[in-house]
Amino acid sequence: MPSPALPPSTAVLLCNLGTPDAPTAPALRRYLAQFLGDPRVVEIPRLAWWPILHGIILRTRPRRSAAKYATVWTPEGSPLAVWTQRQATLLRGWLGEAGQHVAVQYAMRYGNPSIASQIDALQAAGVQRVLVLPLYPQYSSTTTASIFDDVAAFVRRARVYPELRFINSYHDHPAYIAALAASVRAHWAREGGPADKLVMSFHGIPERNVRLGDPYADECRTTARLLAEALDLDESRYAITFQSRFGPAQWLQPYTEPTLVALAQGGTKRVDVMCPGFPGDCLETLEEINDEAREAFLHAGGQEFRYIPCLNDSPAWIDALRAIAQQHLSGWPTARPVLFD
Ligand SMILES: C=CC1=C(C)c2cc3[nH]c(cc4nc(cc5[nH]c(cc1n2)c(C)c5CCC(=O)O)C(CCC(=O)O)=C4C)c(C)c3C=C
Ligand SMILES: [Fe+2]
Ligand SMILES: [Fe+2]
Repeated sequence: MPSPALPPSTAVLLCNLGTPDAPTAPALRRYLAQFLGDPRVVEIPRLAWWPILHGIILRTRPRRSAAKYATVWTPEGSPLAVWTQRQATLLRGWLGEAGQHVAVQYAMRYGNPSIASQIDALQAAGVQRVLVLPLYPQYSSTTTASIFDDVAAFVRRARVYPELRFINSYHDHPAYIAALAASVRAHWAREGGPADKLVMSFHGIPERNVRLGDPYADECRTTARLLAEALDLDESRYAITFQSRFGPAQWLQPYTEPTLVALAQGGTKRVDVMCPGFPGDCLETLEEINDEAREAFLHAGGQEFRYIPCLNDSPAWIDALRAIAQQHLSGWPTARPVLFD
């Protein structure tokens, strides 16, 4: 029999991007300095980038970004933090029900709680193995690899580090696709059927990263195609777009907002819009898509902009996280109860 007195020896660590501690300019400055100072995110030589980042961007962007965050902030905090916490809490319950004595925690690549502080805390609680599960279904060096860097930095500093496993990508995992399909179908049921077009908007990355071999764009397109197949949508009924361009360089195209404007101008009246690459709603979905892009579409002559919320705490998504985690836990001497059964 599993003994509740024994602490779990294995943990799943959900890792997300992170978010500022408050919707204020000083908090945004700290967050953006860490985020945009990461060489995985901005691949410009430090000597050239530092004066631009510290001399220009961090003097102007924090105030503007803080105002945007203020529009989506909740009494519990930033939506990204709220959904990440909730996903960790629910996954803890589901893995428990599956009879696995596995701890679940979450950590943020930028801001708090940091990856190092959470691995430290897990080790202090007796955890010896950690499965790192990035909350990015599609692999990119800008996000997934940066989490790996941070875990590796912890290992470099540690005298004793836990056994580690790392999930790179689950962009085509059937349970993830099923969770997305269920959320679209539920939306259609609420709205009385599909709109003229389903727009799937993914976060962009610089076009150059893709040229240099980042598989992110292909993985986004595969997710979209599998989702369209699951929903029985032919190619004329959906569009794949990329949002959140940062800086003057070319990013992945087509861009989300110009596509929505072109659709409206071309006579498309009603769109369903979703962000399948974001497991939880955040600034980029709530403000950039459901606020700014909505306004642009309606202003250009569109009639209905129907936003489909991210997976958030939907049961199908928590079950997908459980399935993905369990696959990667298998064959590991995961939990003491397994040994004592
Ligand atoms: C798939 C997920 C993401 C990828 C890939 C990604 C790449 C990427 N992002 C920036 C710059 C910014 N992103 C910002 C916010 C933000 N980005 C993601 C996800 C991905 N980013 C999320 C979930 C969020 C929202 C965070 C939240 O707190 O809700 C921001 C900060 C906001 C702002 O000031 O506008 C920046 C800046 C780059 C440069 C990049 C790849 C090179
Ligand atoms: Fe981003
Ligand atoms: Fe944005």
